Amino acid sequence: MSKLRVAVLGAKGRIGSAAVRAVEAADDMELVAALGRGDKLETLTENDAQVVVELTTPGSVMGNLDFCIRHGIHAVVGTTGWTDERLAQLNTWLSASPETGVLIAPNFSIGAVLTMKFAEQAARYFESVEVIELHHPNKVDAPSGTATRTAQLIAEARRKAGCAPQPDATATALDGARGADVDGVPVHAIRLRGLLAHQEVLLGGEGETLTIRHDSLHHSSFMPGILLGARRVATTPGLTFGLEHFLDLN
Ligand SMILES: NC(=O)c1ccc[n+]([C@@H]2O[C@H](COP(=O)([O-])OP(=O)(O)OC[C@H]3O[C@@H](n4cnc5c(N)ncnc54)[C@H](O)[C@@H]3O)[C@@H](O)[C@H]2O)c1
Ligand SMILES: O=C(O)C1=N[C@H](C(=O)O)CCC1
Repeated sequence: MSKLRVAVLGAKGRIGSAAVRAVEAADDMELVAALGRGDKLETLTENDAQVVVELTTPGSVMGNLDFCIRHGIHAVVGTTGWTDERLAQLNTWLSASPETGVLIAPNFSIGAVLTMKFAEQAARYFESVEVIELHHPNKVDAPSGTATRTAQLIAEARRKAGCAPQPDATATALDGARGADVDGVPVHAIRLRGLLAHQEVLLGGEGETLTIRHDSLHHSSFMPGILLGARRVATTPGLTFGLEHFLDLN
């Protein structure tokens, strides 16, 4: 059987360089391009890339996806910075290339995907819920894409269940002291040397708390999800948001 022709964008970055090694080590894949900032995107078409793994920056990702979708190259995207406007733009591009698939995964690690799922399930049973994400200090965005998605899923679950707003009597606060408000869920971002990617979801009810915590200790935690995404995205046209859609998680 012919191997899947995969290219990595952001190939010299922290996660991109790990993805390059993972694709090279996968028996069913061939690494056909490994591009960094300033490299020509035409290299992708010249090398017949079927799937691009996009691990760059929020400032670069849209231009890269525009090129990929216009050329019918499927994309697995780990880069953060997703807004409703960006997703709408992506859907417009995809509607002009209906056979192309794009997977955006706020987090490729199975534990982080499960954290989001468990938090979504638990959200309606507790009065209070806050998210704390903890990352290495070289991370350029805050809050993390994972924390933003987690908070959105929590908020949606609470809205559907008709939950009341969270109790919070704060009358005066230093700017930032209560974190960022993501759909009514406070999200706190820690940046600390020594960390990689971690998240806690704290839920509180009468006389009890529940803490759901996940730790990515190494970039290897993201690789099985990236490879799974690359294998599945070519047969999943349109936009898929979240790796959970490629996992059997019911
Ligand atoms: N979804 C996940 O599971 C997951 C996991 C880790 C990191 N991330 C995200 O991936 C992104 C990259 O993270 P990182 O820690 O590797 O950052 P990084 O800064 O180490 O790497 C980004 C790389 O992209 C390169 N780059 C920038 N613009 C480019 C372009 N137009 N074409 C090609 N390369 C370009 C940069 O030069 C850099 O080498 C961030 O958005 C981060 O949040 C996602
Ligand atoms: O290291 C990063 O940067 C990470 N980014 C993603 C996010 O913002 O959620 C996933 C975790 C690691």
